[in-house]
Amino acid sequence: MSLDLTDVTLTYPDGETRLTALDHVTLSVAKGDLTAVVGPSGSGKSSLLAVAATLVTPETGAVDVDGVATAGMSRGALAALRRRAIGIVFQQPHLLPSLTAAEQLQVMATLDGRSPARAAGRARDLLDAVGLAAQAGRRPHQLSGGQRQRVNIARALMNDPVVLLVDEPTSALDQERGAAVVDLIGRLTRERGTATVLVTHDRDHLAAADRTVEMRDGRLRAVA
Ligand SMILES: Nc1ncnc2c1ncn2[C@@H]1O[C@H](COP(=O)(O)OP(=O)(O)OP(=O)(O)O)[C@@H](O)[C@H]1O
Repeated sequence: MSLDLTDVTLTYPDGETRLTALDHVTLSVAKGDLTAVVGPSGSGKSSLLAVAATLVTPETGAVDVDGVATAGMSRGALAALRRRAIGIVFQQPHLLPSLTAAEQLQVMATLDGRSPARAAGRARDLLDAVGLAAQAGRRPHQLSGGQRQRVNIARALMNDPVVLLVDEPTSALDQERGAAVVDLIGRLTRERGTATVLVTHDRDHLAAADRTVEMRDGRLRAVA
């Protein structure tokens, strides 16, 4: 599939012993599918995303992205794979204060060596897809929290990733805006064919997901 974690284990040092953050976790996500990950604080959800993003290397197990086995890859090769194949939406948008919404997106593609004209076209298309065509020229302080999160999502799609990883996108939003953001992620997942993993505390937003899994003490289980 587009994202495959197989029997992944990750531990952190914890005094004299080690704390198991991911305990033999297996998860596969297909193109166009939205998998929601729920679970209590400290259960390992962020660790799961960090491993899926290839930002952290697990001690055992395999992480395959877009059919590419990441084990043993150099840091440079991993960074190139991340740029090409993985979009990450962090909890806080981290937009650059001096750039307009369109420029926040264009910077991504320009960093990747694409032509500015193509980048501008793609940024317009994506801002339109997240309902912000009319706000393309606004800077972050001229946008609402929900709009900033939409820019964040559009930016993560700029390089047309195969895998989209989303960490608690609704934590800074009220219920209604949070639900709209999760619905948007569901729609973009289907329209753009990404394999999407969405970490959320909020079980009210799970209707947009194709499947929900739960983390407990580093173990993953399906939710009926
Ligand atoms: N860098 C680290 N060093 C040591 N322990 C860590 C580190 N990062 C996370 N942990 C521990 O690993 C476990 C899993 O943490 P993780 O952040 O993945 O949980 P989480 O489910 O995302 O939590 P939350 O919902 O609160 O963000 C926790 O017990 C946490 O304290």
